[in-house]
Amino acid sequence: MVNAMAIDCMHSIPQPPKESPLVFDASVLSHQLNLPSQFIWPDHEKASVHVPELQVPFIDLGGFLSGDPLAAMEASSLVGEACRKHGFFLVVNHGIDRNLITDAHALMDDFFELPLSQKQRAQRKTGEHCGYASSFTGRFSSKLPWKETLSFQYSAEKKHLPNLVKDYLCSKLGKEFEQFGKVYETYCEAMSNLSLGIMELLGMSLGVGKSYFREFFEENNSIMRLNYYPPCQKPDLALGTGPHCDPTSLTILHQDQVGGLQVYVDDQWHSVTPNFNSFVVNIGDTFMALSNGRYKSCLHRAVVNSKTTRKSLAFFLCPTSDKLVTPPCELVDNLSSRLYPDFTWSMLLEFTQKHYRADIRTLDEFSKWLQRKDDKII
Ligand SMILES: C=C1C[C@]23C[C@@]1(O)CC[C@H]2[C@]1(C)CCC[C@@](C)(C(=O)O)[C@H]1[C@@H]3C(=O)O
Ligand SMILES: O=C(O)CCC(=O)C(=O)O
Ligand SMILES: [Fe+2]
Repeated sequence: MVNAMAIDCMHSIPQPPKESPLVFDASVLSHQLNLPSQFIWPDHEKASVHVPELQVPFIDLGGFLSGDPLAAMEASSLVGEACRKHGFFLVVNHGIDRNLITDAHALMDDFFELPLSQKQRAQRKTGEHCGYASSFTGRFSSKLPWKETLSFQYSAEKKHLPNLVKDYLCSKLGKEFEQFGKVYETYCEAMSNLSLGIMELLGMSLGVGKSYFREFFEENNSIMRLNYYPPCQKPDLALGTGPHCDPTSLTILHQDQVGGLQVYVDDQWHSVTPNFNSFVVNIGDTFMALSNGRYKSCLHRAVVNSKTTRKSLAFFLCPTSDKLVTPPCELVDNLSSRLYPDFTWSMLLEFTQKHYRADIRTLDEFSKWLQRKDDKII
């Protein structure tokens, strides 16, 4: 009886209002002068806008794609040089239809300009890597990225579902997104084919032959991500995408004309100037492991600005989930023994979605995590 009264009294005491959950609604936040503290990055990671430009080669794929062996040799040697140095390069004459790129950008605007509640029909669930995310408010509690993303899977497996992208987007967003889905299905297929061409150049430059990595990734299970960075009134305090190395194998990025991608080379940040005709390509951690550390997966980030929304389209090439990531024997000898353990992409993906937020140390932390798991089993 006494207890019941006590409980009753407690209920009659007015409780302070529960803190409302943080929501990243760009239509509100992009005008706000005071950023919620969760978006403020620590001093040593804060953005600097005035940085030198990255000296990165424009690699002309025209000759290689039309079957000229000399042009292929030339392109592969440039690719090799960039990958030994920092892992970033630009490709031009890549054969991707410019109307497809324009459509992909235009449709991004249509999607991200929808009211938040409509975009949330595709809300990404905890532990999953696909769907819509407005920042990562429910996922992380600090150093939140100033961005919205829409991610989905693309499959080039033999048994693949030819309409995976379209069906996924329509199932989440409704039948009226059929055209939207078709465009991104076509875009992903084009990116997958371009990646396989680049894999030939990587194989040639590493001395394992042009087919080795092409065949390795022929059946890929990749990720497409649309990055939308709204204006931010305090761009020096926030970051669009925090400093990280891509855990994936190869990234093909198309950025709009605004600029914001920065790469950390020779102990400083460098910008990568936008160019409509080129794609930015970079090696990810999985390829660094496949090449036994010969090719670099390099630290990069995206900064934001106070005036203009920025967009980028990132295609992340990934192996099929259970394919063993192990370097070819040509890249393992007495002088350079194995740098990373064998793993599968599904393990590394799980690590980044459930155990570790991808950053500069992902591959090393993942290797240690695998080791600890193995130790437990023994
Ligand atoms: C497998 C992945 C994890 C992230 C997306 C990606 O497909 C490749 C890059 C990763 C990411 C962009 C690296 C920076 C941190 C991150 C959380 C982000 O800001 O988006 C990363 C992605 C993720 O959703 O875990
Ligand atoms: O938007 C950009 O320029 C870079 C984004 C990025 O690094 C990523 O999505 O992994
Ligand atoms: Fe990245």
